[in-house]
Amino acid sequence: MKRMMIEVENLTKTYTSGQRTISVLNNISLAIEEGQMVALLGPSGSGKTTLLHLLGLVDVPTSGTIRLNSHDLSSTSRDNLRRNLVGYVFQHFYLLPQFSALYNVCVPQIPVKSASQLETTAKELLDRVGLEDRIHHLPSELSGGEQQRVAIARALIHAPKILLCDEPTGNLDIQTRDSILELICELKNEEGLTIVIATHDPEVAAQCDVQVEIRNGKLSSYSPLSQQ
Ligand SMILES: Nc1ncnc2c1ncn2[C@@H]1O[C@H](COP(=O)(O)OP(=O)(O)OP(=O)(O)O)[C@@H](O)[C@H]1O
Repeated sequence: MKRMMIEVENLTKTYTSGQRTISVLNNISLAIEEGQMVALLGPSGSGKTTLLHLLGLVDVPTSGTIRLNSHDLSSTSRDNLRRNLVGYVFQHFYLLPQFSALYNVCVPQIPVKSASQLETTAKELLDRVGLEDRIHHLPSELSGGEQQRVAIARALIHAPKILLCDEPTGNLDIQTRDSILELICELKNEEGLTIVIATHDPEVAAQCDVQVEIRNGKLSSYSPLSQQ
């Protein structure tokens, strides 16, 4: 039996803005096996990024529990788990504009490892994502698809077990989308990563093992084929 990599129980997230309270996630439960690739769908504003932030330990839930790789977050250091277990690909790449692709990939681990140790791993990762001849380019000298590849390499610098991708193909043309999707599928098949992808794209969802949708704060299963 496969082990569970992500377990979420009765998760609730409420934002307070001035006098207003916005209930975004309402009692969500979800279990994702190790090595599974899950599409997270839902209309704009439904809470996909919010849920990814909670799974990535970037934000804390209002109530409910999250277990990653069988670690109960209440008893383990969140920072430690985030640093070791989770890689995050942000919606708008968030590369540092003044630094090369190579340095951008190293950045998250600079406080932890020496530059020479990181450079070797970062070069291997840039090679892995097909950018071996772009390592000294600045983000402004890269195409959108290449910037996304750098962002994926950066998310892998600490060899995470879980990869969370927020709209990884949202700003890309169809061909570039397909190549990024192929890369993400390779990471699942060859490295055994557990992957959650927030997406609006039924084609991306169709490549995933499981599809779930957030609607009105609740999670339900979803069939991408019925939407085409
Ligand atoms: N820090 C915050 N404070 C108050 N409200 C917030 C905050 N962050 C998100 N929200 C609200 O929570 C809801 C869910 O936002 P979220 O970004 O998770 O949606 P999403 O499904 O990822 O949207 P999109 O597909 O457009 O990226 C939105 O109504 C948003 O306005």
